[in-house]
Amino acid sequence: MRVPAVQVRGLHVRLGGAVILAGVDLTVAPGEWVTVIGPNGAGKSTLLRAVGGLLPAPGAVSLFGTPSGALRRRERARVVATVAQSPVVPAGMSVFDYVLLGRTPYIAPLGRESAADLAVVHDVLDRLDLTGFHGRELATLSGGERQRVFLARALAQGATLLLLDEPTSALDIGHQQEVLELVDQLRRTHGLTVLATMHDLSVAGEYADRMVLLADGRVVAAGPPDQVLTEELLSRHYRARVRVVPGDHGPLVVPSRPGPPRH
Ligand SMILES: Nc1ncnc2c1ncn2[C@@H]1O[C@H](COP(=O)(O)OP(=O)(O)OP(=O)(O)O)[C@@H](O)[C@H]1O
Repeated sequence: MRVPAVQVRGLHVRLGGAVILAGVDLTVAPGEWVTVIGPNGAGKSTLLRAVGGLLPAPGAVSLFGTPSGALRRRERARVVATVAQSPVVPAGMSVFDYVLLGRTPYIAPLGRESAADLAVVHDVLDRLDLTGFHGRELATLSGGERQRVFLARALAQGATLLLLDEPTSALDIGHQQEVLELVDQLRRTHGLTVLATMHDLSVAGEYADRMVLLADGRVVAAGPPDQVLTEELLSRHYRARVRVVPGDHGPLVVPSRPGPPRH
């Protein structure tokens, strides 16, 4: 078997005195798209933060066969790029300069960006439909425009592993598809590996090769979308009434209000 892109073994995380992750195992193969789902507070962001090296996880996480703790900051940044749920936005920074920050791991300390770095930034902005936003201050963008800029910075980083925490939560349905199609296309053309979290279960199932259902800091189900997106599992762990119907690219999860149908 090939060396996994991500290997998590027995990950325990305690924060503020509470157990947040209680022995999580997870493997993501190179080129695979795995999406972690689960109710609010299940521990999805915490898991991604631990995989991305933003939380200490001694001995529990390996990236492409190297223990995460052994990677230096610049080395890690060339391997893994994270799009967090609400990244800190530097005050007064333009869209172009923010996306250019993604090239930091390739620029020598005290050095300047190269023409190739600038070309990468232009290309990514173009692909994400952000060409008209170059000079705009980040703080003046709408939530959806800003979310595309966060993704642009991660793509400019050129890492092989992309960690996406709710990457499309602020996007309209058109931009949601555009962004996810772009990520999937990069996955196929550049061998990108994707580990994501998503609340839109139908969309999650359309793009993921495998899904992991997290509840109360534990993995309660894992497998292809049709094995995880079942009415039984979703009603048990989300306390939601849903119908699961077949779709073209995976099961579609439709909320179903209790009571007789309205005519
Ligand atoms: N620094 C912290 N101190 C204490 N508790 C924390 C800390 N960070 C996160 N938590 C708690 O850990 C739990 C898991 O949080 P996490 O953000 O990983 O959940 P999530 O599954 O991503 O949720 P959501 O779907 O709402 O984004 C939550 O109950 C949260 O309040």
